[in-house]
Amino acid sequence: MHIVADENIPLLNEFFGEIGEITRVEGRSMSKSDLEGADILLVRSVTKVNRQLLEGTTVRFVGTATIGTDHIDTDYLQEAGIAFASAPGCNAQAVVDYVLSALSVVVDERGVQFSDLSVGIIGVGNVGSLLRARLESMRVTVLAVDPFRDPEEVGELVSLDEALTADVVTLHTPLTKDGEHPTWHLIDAERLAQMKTDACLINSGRGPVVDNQALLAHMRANRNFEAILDVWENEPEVDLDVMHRCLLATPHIAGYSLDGKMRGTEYVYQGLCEFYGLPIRRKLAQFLPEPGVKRVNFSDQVPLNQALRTAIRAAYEIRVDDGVMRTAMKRSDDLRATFDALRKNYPLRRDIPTLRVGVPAKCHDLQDVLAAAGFDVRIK
Ligand SMILES: NC(=O)c1ccc[n+]([C@@H]2O[C@H](COP(=O)([O-])OP(=O)(O)OC[C@H]3O[C@@H](n4cnc5c(N)ncnc54)[C@H](O)[C@@H]3O)[C@@H](O)[C@H]2O)c1
Ligand SMILES: O=C(O)[C@H](O)[C@H](O)COP(=O)(O)O
Repeated sequence: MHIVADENIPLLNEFFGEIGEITRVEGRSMSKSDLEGADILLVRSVTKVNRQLLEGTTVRFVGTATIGTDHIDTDYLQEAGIAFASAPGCNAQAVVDYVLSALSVVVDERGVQFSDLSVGIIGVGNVGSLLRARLESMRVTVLAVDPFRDPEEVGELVSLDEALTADVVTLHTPLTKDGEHPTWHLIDAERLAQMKTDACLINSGRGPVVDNQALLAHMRANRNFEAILDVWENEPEVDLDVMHRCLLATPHIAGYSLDGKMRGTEYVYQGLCEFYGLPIRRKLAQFLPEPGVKRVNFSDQVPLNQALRTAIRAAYEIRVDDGVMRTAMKRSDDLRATFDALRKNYPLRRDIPTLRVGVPAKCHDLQDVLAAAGFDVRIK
């Protein structure tokens, strides 16, 4: 079989080498001519997979190593009889780590504790529900919204109006343009005006869920309003005015832990094996390396909030990604290329549960809160 794959999918050889011959191509510029003789197409979020790309090709299976599927025309795939697999939940832990690191900066900056914050979670799927569980066990007040979910399954839900009154509002919906509750520009000028004037908006879902020009106008009019953006309208063309005004800005890397990226490959491999009736011979655990940072130890002198911030940032320090992006974009004479290069060359990062945290036996509260945040707590 002939497999055409985005060059930025990790472990291509390890997972698919036995199944077929692999041709690696640049994802954003992929075109029909790259698919000559291909049976299988493996993509990331930057390739638009639709009739224009696939009509007249021999592709029979499409896999995307991502959670989001807004770049895939699934109606066309169905019409054309092409099988499809995505990677639901593959990097949900990484996105949760991103939001926790972002919140650690917000609590520092405001001089408050995590438990002083209320957080509105918009979209309670794989990411939103894991985030909710983490935050609630960290004693943060959560106001969750999801018109498609049953509170019996995902816990108490409130209206969007109510969630927008939270100190922090974080977006975890897919990007949708039709249906009963489309998310394109869900957060527009009107919704921004409903939020507290000193609220913080975090978007690590998809860029166009927030009307970026409305956000810019809102930030100009309300100096205390904060935004933390990982995803942008018109990516990879970032509006620098929006970026400069953000409290934190990152280049669509919220889900880019090594664990999350590799898991995306594994899930697509499993989908492909199922479609072709092949045995599943490869497992992610065979390829994940030992974490670079293995353990952080706390004494019984450390205040709980400080331990939480320190542990979160030992696992993932969002301020480094923010600094690298601002510096690179400021110096850039080609914003699109710079944005993509930041993503392609993203440094190694591991999920929070890979980090062991040593806590004295008598510090029960600290043990509970760190375990709730997802750390591998060890009594020392
Ligand atoms: N920045 C990143 O690196 C990154 C990484 C992973 C995922 N994402 C994005 O995050 C999105 C969410 O991921 P997920 O794994 O939780 O997806 P998911 O499909 O498991 O959950 C999405 C939830 O949003 C809900 N929803 C849909 N429309 C809504 C609306 N109008 N209002 C409120 N809720 C609504 C759905 O019912 C669902 O429960 C993905 O679709 C993807 O676009 C971004
Ligand atoms: O949807 C997802 O899984 C994420 O947005 C993913 O991390 C995007 O990464 P990309 O496919 O653009 O490399």
